[in-house]
Amino acid sequence: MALLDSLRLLQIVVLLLAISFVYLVYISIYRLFFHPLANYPGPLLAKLTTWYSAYHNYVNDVHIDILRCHAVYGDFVRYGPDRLVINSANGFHDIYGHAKNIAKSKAYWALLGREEKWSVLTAWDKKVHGRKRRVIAQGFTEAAVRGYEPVIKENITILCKRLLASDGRDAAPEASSAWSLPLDMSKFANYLSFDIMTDVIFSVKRHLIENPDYRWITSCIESMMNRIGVVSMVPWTRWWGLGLHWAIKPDGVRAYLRFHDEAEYFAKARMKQQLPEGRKDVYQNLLNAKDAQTGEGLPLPELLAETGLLIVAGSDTTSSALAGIFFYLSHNPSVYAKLAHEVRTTFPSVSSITHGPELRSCVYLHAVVDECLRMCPPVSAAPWRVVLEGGQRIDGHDIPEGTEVGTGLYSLMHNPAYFAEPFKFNPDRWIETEPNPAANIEIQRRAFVPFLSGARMCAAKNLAMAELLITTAQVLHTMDFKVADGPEGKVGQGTVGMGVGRERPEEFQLYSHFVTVAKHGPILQFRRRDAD
Ligand code: HEM
Repeated sequence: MALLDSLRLLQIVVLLLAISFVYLVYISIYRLFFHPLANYPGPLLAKLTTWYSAYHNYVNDVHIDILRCHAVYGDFVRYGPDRLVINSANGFHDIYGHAKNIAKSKAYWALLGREEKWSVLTAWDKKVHGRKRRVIAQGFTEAAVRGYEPVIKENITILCKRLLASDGRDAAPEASSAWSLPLDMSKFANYLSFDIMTDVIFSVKRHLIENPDYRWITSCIESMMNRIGVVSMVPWTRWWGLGLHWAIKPDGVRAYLRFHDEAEYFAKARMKQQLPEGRKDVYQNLLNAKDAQTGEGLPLPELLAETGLLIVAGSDTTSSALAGIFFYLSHNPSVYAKLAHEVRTTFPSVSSITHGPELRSCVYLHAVVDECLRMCPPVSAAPWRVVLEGGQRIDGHDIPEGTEVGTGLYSLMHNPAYFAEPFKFNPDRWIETEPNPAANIEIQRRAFVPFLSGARMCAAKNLAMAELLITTAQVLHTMDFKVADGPEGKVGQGTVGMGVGRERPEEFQLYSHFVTVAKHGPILQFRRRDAD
């Protein structure tokens, strides 16, 4: 009897294996030869399975792989069975521009929190998005950002003191002329962005710059986002209620749960808090928002969805751009000298560095920041969209409904069709001169899209730019910096043997999944400016 049962079990297993095999053969033949995207070139594995791009998110090199694929296959690359990446400025604007027959793809489902509510970033329904965006945008207008300036500058001052520390921990005495101990600027850029974010958005101080106790949150976010990057490429693992996605990257799942407890703490603490007279933050707009139908405040699950988004979007992005600024300035002495001269002659003191005509007049500062955003975009892979019923024409191609489409931002901003010598750090490319006429800059601007464009572009561009411009100016006004001596000075740059696309010593290395992170370097030393 037992033998009969085992035989029957064996037959069932063999039958199931045979069915799976036939299905795999069928689906592979269909995807390779009969699929509507069958004629688009791309890596064989990408044509067959979504796990191809999931893998590149897992190893954090999806931005490099997209660039490599365009070099091999051209501007239109099949990057998944139903996915196309498109590397042209026209293609970009056809995908992300206003009034296109295109919506956010299911990749964003990976970002849904425990409460499974849409945030302004994940909402695919255009009306829901519009409602959320109108609320959140109030916290990021130019006037609102000007109001946050004292808080931003206070945090930068704390950073400057910490950077000058000569014993690796405490601030150096005022008149010290010694170079500080070497510090990893990927980490300190991350702490600064996080401290500014909690202060400006939630009116909460976390003091990551000074106090190591809470720094775990940065690695927690990184682990969570790495997992989200993988899950976003295989969104079907969330379907059928089986929860297959929970099996992907268990450390990322633990980080996700811990992060959500923390986000809930932030939201609840802020809800209880009364701001002092005259103080404003981003979150108050969410707390004051009323539901269009019920006239009531936003329910807690919706607030939590926005809270989680703002913590990640507000810290992880600016920090990689800042680390990039420190890398490129410390590795390009002539740019450093020219920028230091501009900042130090424009502003008589650190306190005079504010948003206004002087900051706007710093043409070279703007060029340096733009060039860093081009070289190391904080969102460097492709923000995925899906073509809706009826299809969409993209850069001359009729793309059928249901196709996921995107442009790799790192790839577009390194496309030699728009940027001469794309891997060269050259802020002058943004400044009009006889050999670099306005028409040339116009061509570059169409392909310069670190904040995206259209209805879903970054809601907080004003805040992010203020952080980048003021931090760069304030640090350069206060101190000098240089790369650390010896092998530490090479941390952050590319090296032969580091992996495909990571060989250029002059390029700052990025690690990308859903957002981009700067993991290591540059390692720098600082000293007060008045020291000789
Ligand atoms: C240099 C820094 C930053 C860059 C380059 C950047 C870039 C981007 C990009 C490319 C998107 C579109 C993402 C997508 O569709 O998948 C985006 C969306 C968004 N960003 Fe930023 N971001 C930066 C800083 C910030 C900061 C500091 C915040 C504020 C907390 C923020 C808040 C948001 C929000 C709320 C959205 C969603 C907008 C929507 O879908 O309507 N970002 N950002």
